[in-house]
Amino acid sequence: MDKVFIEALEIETVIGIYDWERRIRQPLLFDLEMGFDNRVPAASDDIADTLNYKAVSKRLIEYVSQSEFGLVETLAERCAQIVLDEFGVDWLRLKLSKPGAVRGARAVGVIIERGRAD
Ligand SMILES: Nc1nc2c(c(=O)[nH]1)N=C([C@H](O)[C@@H](O)CO)CN2
Repeated sequence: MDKVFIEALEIETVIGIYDWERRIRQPLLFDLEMGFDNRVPAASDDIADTLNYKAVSKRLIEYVSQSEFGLVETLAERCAQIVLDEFGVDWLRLKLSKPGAVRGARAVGVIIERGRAD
């Protein structure tokens, strides 16, 4: 399966379950792998035939920066649904990292895989 990917997209938002976390914005990192048949845009050389990673990134920045969820699980699920519903993607893998949330760990977070049928 071909894929289009976005690596380490950094977005600041309100995220976390503790009182102090509700008062600040924290950086999150998004890694996405999205299933897509890249033979079509490869044949046409037309951006309109692609899964446009810039458009996906802009949409996630818009959504995540305005969100205020407690759990990274909730935010990851909503982002996955946006990409599946709005960009004609049939399958994706999304890693959401919260850097510095746990002392001693570079990052913590979740990895989810979703398809249209899920
Ligand atoms: N599985 C999860 N565990 C934890 C989360 C979370 O969103 N999912 N969140 C926190 C706190 O907000 C933490 O990030 C603050 O350091 C703890 N565990």
